[in-house]
Amino acid sequence: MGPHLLSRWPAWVFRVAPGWWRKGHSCALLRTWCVPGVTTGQTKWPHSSWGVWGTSLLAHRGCSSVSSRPAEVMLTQERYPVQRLPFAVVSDEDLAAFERILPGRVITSSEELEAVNVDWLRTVRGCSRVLLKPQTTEEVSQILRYCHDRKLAVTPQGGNTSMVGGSVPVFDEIILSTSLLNQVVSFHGVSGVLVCQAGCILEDLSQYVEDRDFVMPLDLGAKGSCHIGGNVATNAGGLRVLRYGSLHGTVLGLEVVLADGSILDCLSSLRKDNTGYDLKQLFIGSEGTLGVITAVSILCPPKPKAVNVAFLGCPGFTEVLRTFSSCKGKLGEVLSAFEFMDAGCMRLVQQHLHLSCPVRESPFYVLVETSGSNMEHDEAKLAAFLEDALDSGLVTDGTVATDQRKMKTLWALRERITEALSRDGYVYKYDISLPVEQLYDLVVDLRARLGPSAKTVVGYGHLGDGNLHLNVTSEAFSPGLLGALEPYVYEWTAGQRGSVSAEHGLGFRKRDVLGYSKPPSAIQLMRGLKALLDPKGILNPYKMLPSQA
Ligand SMILES: O=C(O)CC[C@@H](O)C(=O)O
Ligand SMILES: [Zn+2]
Repeated sequence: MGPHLLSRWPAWVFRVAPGWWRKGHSCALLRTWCVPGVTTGQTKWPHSSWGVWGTSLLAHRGCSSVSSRPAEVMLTQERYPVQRLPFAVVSDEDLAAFERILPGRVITSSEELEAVNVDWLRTVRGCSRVLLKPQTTEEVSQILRYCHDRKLAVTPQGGNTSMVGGSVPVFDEIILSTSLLNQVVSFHGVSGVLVCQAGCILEDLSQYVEDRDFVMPLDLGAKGSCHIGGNVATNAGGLRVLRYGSLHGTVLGLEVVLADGSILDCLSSLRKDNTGYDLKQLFIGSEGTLGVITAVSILCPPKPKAVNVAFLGCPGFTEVLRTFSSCKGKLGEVLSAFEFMDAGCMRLVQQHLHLSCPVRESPFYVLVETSGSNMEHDEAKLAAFLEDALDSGLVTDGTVATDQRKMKTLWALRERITEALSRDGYVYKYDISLPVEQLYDLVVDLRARLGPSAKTVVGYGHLGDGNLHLNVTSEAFSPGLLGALEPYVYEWTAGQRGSVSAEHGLGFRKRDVLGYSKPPSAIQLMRGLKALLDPKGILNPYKMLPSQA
């Protein structure tokens, strides 16, 4: 963007011009940014200081080994109609056997168990009495072989950042943590192939490959806590799908321990391999129900040399869509993210996180990121796009950053919406894929349907991927509000041939809605695969597949 453009636009339009910070003209401009309360910290889920809500003190039916404390999250078996399947119960002999396999890494203390029995959203709670922390694939194999023989149920757990209660036990399943499987195995500086154990934290991997001039092909708000194995097991989407595609494309190989303890070594680093069925694909998105992922081989793209982030205000959703079309046309290959949020989201991050809105108040906001290899070239493209967007009224206000810290500040407005929602009350979350033209209709429709019974109804998400995050809050969990939301939201989505889970998976809380997006024949085939790979059903039971009547 040249000075001619800056002088053409009113002062409030672009408070920050690309390159200005780099060129050292930042002082006065910076002051418009560094208002009190703006934070640049990364979101790390789970956040220990988040509140506790929707709770009541209940007896621990059949869960006497976990201590009861005030304001506990309601036990899953109390809140939901779910029956324990006939698995064995962990005995003292079992604990002794685990101790022989994992000396000093068999955890039974109630304090540690409390944290791993509850999901980070604090909506589901199991009552496992043991947490196992293997360090090697061989140890995972020995544990599963033992559990398989004894018919003991196992819940694999990574960073425990699931949005759908997928990573905590429903009853007393053994928790198998990947937290000590945290080593990088290899990285190839030419191909960009990273091989690592499943428990590596995404943010640590990002740092590791960035130090070598590459980036991870995925990025999500939970990066500070989530494990790569959990990302792959849930086929996590996030902020870079638009640019690098899903994990089905970027994961090159997996090592998986099957339910009976056998090790499946598909840890290939090849880009092309058409020898037989591509078995690794089965485990990507299988939510720990078919095997435990112990290592991942993933293709990392080169680190972009030039990154710009624009945060723009749009007067309506039609303009958001037209801005997206214009972006694709004008930014082409450098467009790396197109995220949107509504005014309700902005209010939430302002109110609960004290973040500042960097542009004039608008009904919608979009975050556009470009990632390329030539700053001058990218800035010219971005300037042409922005000029056109302003001239045609698609965008009414905006700000652009190229400096790392300022870009993070802009990204925080979008990435920290989840955190702000969690501070607003009990959250009803829907993660939906829809034709992009219809993406916001459901939000409008629900606001009218729910009226004052909901505290907040907001829509945001990965517009570039056709992925809406519809979130509703109330002061406390309300069965009445839930009844107004479900199955309405799912029926509405199915009516558009959308998906009831775009990127968060089904876990425990959404497993019974699979039928809204998949036909009975597909669900039957899924059950067949589960029976083939895990005939005793010990791996992450009560998750993903619908309960059988
Ligand atoms: O909290 C949500 O609903 C979405 C979380 C995450 O997928 C995001 O894109 O921020
Ligand atoms: Zn998302």
